[in-house]
Amino acid sequence: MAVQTEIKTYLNYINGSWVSSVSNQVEPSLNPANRHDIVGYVQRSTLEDLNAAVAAAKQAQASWRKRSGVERGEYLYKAARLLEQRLDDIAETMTREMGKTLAEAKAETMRGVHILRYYAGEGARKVGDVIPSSDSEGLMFTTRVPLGVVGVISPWNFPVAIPIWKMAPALVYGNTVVLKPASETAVTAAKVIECFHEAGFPNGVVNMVCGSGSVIGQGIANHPDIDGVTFTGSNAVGKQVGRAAFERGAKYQLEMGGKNPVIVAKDADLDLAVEGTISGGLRSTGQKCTATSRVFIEKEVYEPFKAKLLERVKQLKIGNGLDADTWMGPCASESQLNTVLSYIEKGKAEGAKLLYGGKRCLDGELANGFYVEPTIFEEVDLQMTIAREEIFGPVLALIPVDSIEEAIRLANDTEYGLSASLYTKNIGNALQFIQDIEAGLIKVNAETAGVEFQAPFGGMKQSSSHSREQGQAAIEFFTSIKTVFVKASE
Ligand SMILES: NC(=O)C1=CN([C@@H]2O[C@H](COP(=O)(O)OP(=O)(O)OC[C@H]3O[C@@H](n4cnc5c(N)ncnc54)[C@H](O)[C@@H]3O)[C@@H](O)[C@H]2O)C=CC1
Ligand SMILES: O=C(O)CCC(=O)C(=O)O
Repeated sequence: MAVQTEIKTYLNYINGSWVSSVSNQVEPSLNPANRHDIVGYVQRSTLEDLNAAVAAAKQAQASWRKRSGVERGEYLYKAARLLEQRLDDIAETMTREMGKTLAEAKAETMRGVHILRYYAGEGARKVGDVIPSSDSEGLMFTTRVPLGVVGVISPWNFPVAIPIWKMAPALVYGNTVVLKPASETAVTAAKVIECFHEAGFPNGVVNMVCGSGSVIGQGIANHPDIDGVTFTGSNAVGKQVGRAAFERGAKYQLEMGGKNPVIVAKDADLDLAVEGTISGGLRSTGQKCTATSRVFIEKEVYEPFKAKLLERVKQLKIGNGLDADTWMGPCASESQLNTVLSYIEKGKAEGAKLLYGGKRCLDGELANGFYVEPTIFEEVDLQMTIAREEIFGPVLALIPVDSIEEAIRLANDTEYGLSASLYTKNIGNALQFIQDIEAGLIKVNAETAGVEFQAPFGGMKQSSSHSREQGQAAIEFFTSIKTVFVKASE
């Protein structure tokens, strides 16, 4: 075990200053590749800290909203430049803190840079429409105003991209922000907020308070001075957040789980389908809300698809995400590892056939981390737990089907509706899939995971609050429309 000489403590960011929690308590953020490696200490905050952040955000809002969108955008451009300059350090921190490979962490950090630049540009774009009034002497138009103070509750699986895709539009449209990042990745979040600090945002416009979900997260949902809450995470918590916000009349936006299907048609390019299934299902150790979980394969190609998939999965190198040859890192935390292992046990107990993997990895150095083998089941009944609940781990269920119609019907037999893919060369299959699949993100001949910042993202059914994030869609959540009618007086 390496001896750590200096472990930094990361502070909350309130009203333009880095401050300790009034609790004087911190908690360690651990490296999931090696539980003995503490990435940093983060604040275990109280409601008093949250109140201070919300008060600062509320005060700052009055002047922030009065600035032009172009001016607000300039701050985002500065934050983007700083994030890009620090990309290597922030990506390495993300890998150490959350486990995804360094290549994925770098790509995600760069995605954060692009999101900041995209929303910086939004500051100069139109916010309303002129609508013909029935009164020929009247001028009728829409304009938009910010919500006020926005609370951002973010998860650990995209520690840079998700906070940024929520904060950047919030800020450019004139809101001020209080971020509560997941404790598991709060060091990475602090480094992102350092970029906002150095970009010179006025005091109180951006704030970060670290702490437990039940205190700070729930505190954001309940806070009377927080006008909008945007959340990504589990369904159970999301619904709790939504209920609390609804009760007090605040606006809320929830992005939650998925049980995302891939359908492989008998005419599919099987190599492409295998690559897409592996990448969509197992990259980031399956810890994406868009990850592939169920694979429906037309019977004619079931065996060749399965053989190719197994051959390819055997080649995947599991290890520390900082090692250049690692393809799949650990689960992000011990509790996530235990959740994944318990789903695998349920799968076996309920009668699914384990084709590959299924165990915790305990060889050599891996024993110090939270590693699990990529896992493939077949003979999966759609009523089994592993076919119904979000696992958030590298676990795939293979299900043979007689036709594309049957595949779509079974794929839709879930409470979720986030993303879905079809592999086919037949345009008729593709059109039917686009028409009938119940998902907010639909791909043909591409994997279920991976969203683009300039396009709307969100789910149907229980996967979201039916709102959309990112792209131009973000303006719908982060602003309110005012319809204005003006007429000259005699
Ligand atoms: N949709 C997605 O992208 C994500 C889905 N998940 C799902 O959630 C499962 C559990 O992961 P967790 O980290 O426990 O997710 P979670 O839903 O508990 O955490 C997400 C965020 O909510 C906060 N939070 C927790 N309890 C809260 C509460 N009572 N009120 C307000 N905020 C609260 C957390 O601190 C974190 O910042 C995963 O296995 C996965 O299925 C987790 C992370 C991301
Ligand atoms: O697939 C992606 O790029 C984003 C997934 C996502 O938003 C999530 O897992 O929370």
